[in-house]
Amino acid sequence: MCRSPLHPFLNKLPKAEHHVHLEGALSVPLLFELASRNNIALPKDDEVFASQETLSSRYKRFTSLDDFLHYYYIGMSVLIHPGDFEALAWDYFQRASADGVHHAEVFFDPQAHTSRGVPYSTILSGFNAARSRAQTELGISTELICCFLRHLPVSDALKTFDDADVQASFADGHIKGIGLDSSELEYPPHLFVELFEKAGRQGLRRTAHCGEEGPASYIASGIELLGIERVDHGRALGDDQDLLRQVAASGTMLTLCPISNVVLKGVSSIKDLPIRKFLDAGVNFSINSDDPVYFGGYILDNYCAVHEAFDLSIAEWTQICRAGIEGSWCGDARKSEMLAALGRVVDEWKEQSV
Ligand SMILES: Nc1ncnc2[nH]cnc12
Ligand SMILES: [Zn+2]
Repeated sequence: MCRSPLHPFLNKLPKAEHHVHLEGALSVPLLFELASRNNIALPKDDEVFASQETLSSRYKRFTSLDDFLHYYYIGMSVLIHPGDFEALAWDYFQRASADGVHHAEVFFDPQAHTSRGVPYSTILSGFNAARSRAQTELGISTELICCFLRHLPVSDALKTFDDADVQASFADGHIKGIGLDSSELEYPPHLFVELFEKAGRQGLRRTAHCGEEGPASYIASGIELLGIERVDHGRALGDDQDLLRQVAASGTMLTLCPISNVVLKGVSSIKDLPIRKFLDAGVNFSINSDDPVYFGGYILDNYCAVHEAFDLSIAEWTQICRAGIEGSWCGDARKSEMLAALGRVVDEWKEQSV
């Protein structure tokens, strides 16, 4: 919670979250509970896993994206059964709802599970059970985005994409689109052209992590070569004025994750993010949590951190929320509902502030 008088307004804003890795919402207590229940041995030679306290305190000292990913992949190794994936996603949906999320488009990393022998159908049935509950019990609409790991061979991504169960989940509409994540710098977008072309031909929406640790040129090649409609992170766009103007003109949305960028040492403080530049140039962006448990902040924490750093106006927050709703991959009817909710929140805030 921030100290700003705007905090209740930020809380009530009807949010759309577009950049959250469900595996990054695995709480430390659930991680230890599942490790014990599923008989998964956490690394004995790493004293970080000695207790929930030592693991939690390690999360506050990440030195880079790869340092974080090391713990992220070990953490998710406790997920085995459909109920494990359901519990993970349900934890996130409840927390997101409390933060004012109306619509969530969530990432997951199938290769990190199938490579351990967990069937794709197990992952999907767990997540879909939580999504149904989120819709009926919390009124949150959700979409799944299937992410491919860039540190693995491209052939592995293509094989996963072509798997019969994965194809079936595309065909039956359970998966809205594909994404690209994991270590960025050594694995530029052009390596994944074939994968993204296949996805495009099948009518899947496309996004990719670009410009998180990589340069602005990765954002340009993500857009030009992979045909992405959104840019996950896109922080480095602030370094290239021409590209920034192009992105603003095209309306391509960035899914910014401010706290993540600070925790993973991409910037030293939120104030160093080019958010003012993006607003002034008319670049569309949403504000998101990325891996909320690992980085110590859900979506509202990210809104608050941005507000504390940039002291945005009501009009600017309204514009950020509107861009997030309009850039969502849900249907027009759902977007209209959220835009109406946004209008009500803004009107109520203005009335009670006069
Ligand atoms: N911030 C991040 N960047 C790249 N890959 C990720 N996977 C989970 N979180 C990630
Ligand atoms: Zn991410």
